[in-house]
Amino acid sequence: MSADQDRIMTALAGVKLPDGTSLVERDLIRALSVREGAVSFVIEAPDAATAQALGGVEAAARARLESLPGVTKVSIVTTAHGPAAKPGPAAKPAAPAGEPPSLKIGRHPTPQQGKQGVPGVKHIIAIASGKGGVGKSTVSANLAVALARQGRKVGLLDADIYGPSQPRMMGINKRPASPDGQTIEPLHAHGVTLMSIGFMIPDGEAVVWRGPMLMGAMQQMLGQVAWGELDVLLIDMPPGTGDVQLTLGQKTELTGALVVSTPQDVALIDARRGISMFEKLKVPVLGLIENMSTYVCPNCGHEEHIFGHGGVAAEAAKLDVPLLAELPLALEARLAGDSGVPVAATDSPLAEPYMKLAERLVQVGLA
Ligand SMILES: Nc1ncnc2c1ncn2[C@@H]1O[C@H](COP(=O)(O)OP(=O)(O)OP(=O)(O)O)[C@@H](O)[C@H]1O
Repeated sequence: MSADQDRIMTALAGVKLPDGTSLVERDLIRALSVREGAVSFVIEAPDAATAQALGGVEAAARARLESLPGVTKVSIVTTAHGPAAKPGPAAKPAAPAGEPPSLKIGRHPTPQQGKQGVPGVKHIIAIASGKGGVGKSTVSANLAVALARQGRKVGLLDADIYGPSQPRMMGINKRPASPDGQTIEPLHAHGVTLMSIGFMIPDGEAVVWRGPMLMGAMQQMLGQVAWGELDVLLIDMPPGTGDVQLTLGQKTELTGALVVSTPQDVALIDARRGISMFEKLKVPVLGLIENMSTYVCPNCGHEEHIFGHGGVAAEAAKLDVPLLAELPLALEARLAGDSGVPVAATDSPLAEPYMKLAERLVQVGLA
């Protein structure tokens, strides 16, 4: 959302409905556009009766916006997306004040001033990659488990909207409960408090949200989930430098980002883009993690650098950030991920580099 749109939403949040809530609180504003002083948007009411009852609110919203400096024109259309209510006294009134927020993930964002943290959460670390498929989700799951094994209170938010893989990797996939109808209870697996967009959308269904909807979904995943007291919340980001990254970087108090890359040039080029985005968003890059560093043949012990060698270390030196881990390519790691028990939760030697990475983060006070 642009600064102009933020300003309009803040003003609209001050226009009260008869029940004391606002159009913003009730998430009724759609298609907000601000262009050279001309503001237009749709008030989307749940049904025709509510739309009718909002006539006065539309006029109040118009007056409020027209009084803002720089606003030259205001166009508002009020529509109803539900069926028309039956006439007479049975017509549905506006929902009462204090209506619980929607538990359906994916809504328009509410206005927010500056970056916000998550209450009770000491550190929020984004795990990012430029390129897809380099092992960001694998690293997130294993690092979360390794930190939990060291006694830290760890949360893992799977924000990979386009391909949530934590339900499979952490071996749990059910719809989270909401006993109070307001907050969403996260799930728990391998000692980690877990929330994934994958828990909220039917299997195989694509998420086709645009910027503002993604922003709303991220707000909900951070603010509406009962994360509780956490030493660290890891966020498994989608690959690349899209809306989710921008939203989180601009709206969330991130402690920093860990960037995962393979040693391959194409992955590194994309990783550099990701790093540059975090720099622009003033999110510290805490370090790089090289995944699929080397492959050791389980039969003969021969070591092969399938994706090249030394690229991530060189990049880290160039950027003056630490190379925090070099993780081998191993069939066991892939099988563990697919089976829902991350290798860091096992006694395999492959858990060791994750335990070391976790220790390092704890030592420097990041987790
Ligand atoms: N070190 C490794 N050794 C073996 N397989 C690995 C390793 N790291 C990741 N994989 C496998 O590679 C595949 C992609 O990994 P993962 O899903 O973690 O990547 P990603 O960067 O999160 O991908 P996406 O872009 O889809 O979010 C998975 O099947 C995973 O099990």
